[in-house]
Amino acid sequence: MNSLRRTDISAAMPLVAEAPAKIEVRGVRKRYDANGNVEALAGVDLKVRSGEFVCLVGPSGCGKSTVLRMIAGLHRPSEGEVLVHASGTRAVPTAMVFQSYNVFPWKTIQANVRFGLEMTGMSGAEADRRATAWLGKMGLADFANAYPPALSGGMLQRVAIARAMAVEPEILLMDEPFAALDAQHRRILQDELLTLWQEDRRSVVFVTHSLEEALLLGDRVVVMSARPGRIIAEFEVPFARPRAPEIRGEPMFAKLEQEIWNLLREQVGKHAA
Ligand SMILES: Nc1ncnc2c1ncn2[C@@H]1O[C@H](COP(=O)(O)OP(=O)(O)OP(=O)(O)O)[C@@H](O)[C@H]1O
Repeated sequence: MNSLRRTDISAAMPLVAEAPAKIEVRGVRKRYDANGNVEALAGVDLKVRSGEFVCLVGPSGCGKSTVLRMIAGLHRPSEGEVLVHASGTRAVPTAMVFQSYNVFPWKTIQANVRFGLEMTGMSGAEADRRATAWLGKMGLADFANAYPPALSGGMLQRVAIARAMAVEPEILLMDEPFAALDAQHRRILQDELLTLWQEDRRSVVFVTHSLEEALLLGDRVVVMSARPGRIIAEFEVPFARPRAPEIRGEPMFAKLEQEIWNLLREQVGKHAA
């Protein structure tokens, strides 16, 4: 098996030039003026290809969520531009899954998933059909009529994923979606996402603090510096698709995790100092 291919950011672009870009982040800087002039991003360039799963890692506060929110159109760059090349064939170009499950506690599980679909203008019958199908895929069919307080954290995050996937967005944006889960549920959901994603391979940008998660799921791992965030390296993950969760146990997996951690540790140390 190949060893990990690392590129300095100056040489990173050839890696992503082969397929059409779905997302282009160009020279993006972000300053939050409301919070004492925080310089969050100091110039970020990133391309995400169609059908590519990109994981974004970096120290706490380096601006990972900021990048994701700008791709989602929730924040605007202070400088530079973010382009999302939507085909126009889907009602929703991007859907986002957050760390906190963001479900409506007063709606049933079925109604939570249906809600996003109805927002796209879909008929009630079609929205119900789609919601039922996705709840089935996520192993939640028996909980369709339950309310969120009756579900565990792992189940609620499945609901959030079902809601995002059901609208069939071109791009899925995931912001530490499994961070609030215990280790066992986290692992189960990682494996489920791997399987689900490999069925239709939509473009994904996935923010995580877990290098294991990034290597299991990602085609590329993009490493950011301490705040103000920049991209300092990109790693191509060499494991073939479809991947099985068992790759976690391969010696190469541990080697790659260590290699990325060696780079990241310096950045995390800057904050800890
Ligand atoms: N809406 C906001 N207003 C003011 N400052 C903000 C806002 N959002 C983020 N920041 C600041 O911008 C910086 C980057 O935040 P961001 O949440 O993007 O980082 P992150 O890498 O996702 O962090 P973490 O890994 O801890 O979730 C932080 O210093 C944060 O306090």
